[in-house]
Amino acid sequence: MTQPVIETIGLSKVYGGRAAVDALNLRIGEGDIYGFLGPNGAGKTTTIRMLLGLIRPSEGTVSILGKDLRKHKLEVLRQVGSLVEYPSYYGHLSAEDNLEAIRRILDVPSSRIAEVLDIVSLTKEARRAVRGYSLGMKQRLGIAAALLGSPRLLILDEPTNGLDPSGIHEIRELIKDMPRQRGITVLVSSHLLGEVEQMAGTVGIIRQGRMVFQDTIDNLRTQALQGMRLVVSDPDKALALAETEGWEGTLRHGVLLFPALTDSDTAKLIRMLVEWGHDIYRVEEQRRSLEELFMQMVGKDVS
Ligand SMILES: Nc1ncnc2c1ncn2[C@@H]1O[C@H](COP(=O)(O)OP(=O)(O)OP(=O)(O)O)[C@@H](O)[C@H]1O
Repeated sequence: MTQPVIETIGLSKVYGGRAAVDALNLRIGEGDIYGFLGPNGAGKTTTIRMLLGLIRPSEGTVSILGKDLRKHKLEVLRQVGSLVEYPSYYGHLSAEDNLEAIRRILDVPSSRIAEVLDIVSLTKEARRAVRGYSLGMKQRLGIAAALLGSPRLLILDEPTNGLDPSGIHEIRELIKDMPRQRGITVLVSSHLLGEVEQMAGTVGIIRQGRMVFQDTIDNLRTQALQGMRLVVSDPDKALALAETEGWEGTLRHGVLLFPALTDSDTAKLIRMLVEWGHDIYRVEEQRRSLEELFMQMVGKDVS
């Protein structure tokens, strides 16, 4: 893996003797969209606040773009755009004027305002007072503000919270374009796997402040694989044959069940059955839904 854009080692935050974040080793690669997941209270916002230097870790280190955050705070944070909880605006001012106020602080060229409004598709609404904006438009304006300083890393804390499905879709499409079109790495937190599943390349799942899974979304999908179901012409004989060849299977309601097999093992098993004269009617993967797997990882029952 190339140098990570974010790397934390043993990152912890203790409040009143209780660890809100507990020895977190977060690793986010360049150009990735990292879905940071966990139920309410798992410690996502606390982690993000530490990544942005808003609160001090009780223990551990944060390195962003190869630099220690504590030692190079200003230099590092100049390259990071963020949206944490609901952004606050001057409601009576337009989007343009709100962005102008931030632009002056960041000291970036005026032309940046039109650019970021275009990225978040708010050009047409740019002169309207922000108090008349929908929640989705406000969130997009928040992302525009986060982009003003041309960051290399964007950190978004639950940007789709409270949005309707079309608002969620808009934000998702916006985020998806960030690495591809603008070379920006994104960390996006959510308490719903379904919201980040379609855009994240990597997911980090936390539960009670601890990382319980951190890997690619493809590897998460592999974990959801439970086994293989085979419907064949003579299941009893087919199972007996498979067992003599060392496969461990079971028979339930006339369907053969095998544990999760690799592609080559699946091919071998089927070839053997066919060679022995069995007709194969169906080969199906048995999977838990990703949501089920996620709920299990974060310790919630699926009802
Ligand atoms: N300033 C604080 N003082 C004391 N406890 C805190 C403080 N901030 C957070 N906590 C506690 O730390 C834990 C993690 O909270 P955090 O807000 O980071 O979770 P989260 O995953 O972001 O959840 P949510 O989605 O609800 O924002 C919670 O138990 C919370 O009550």
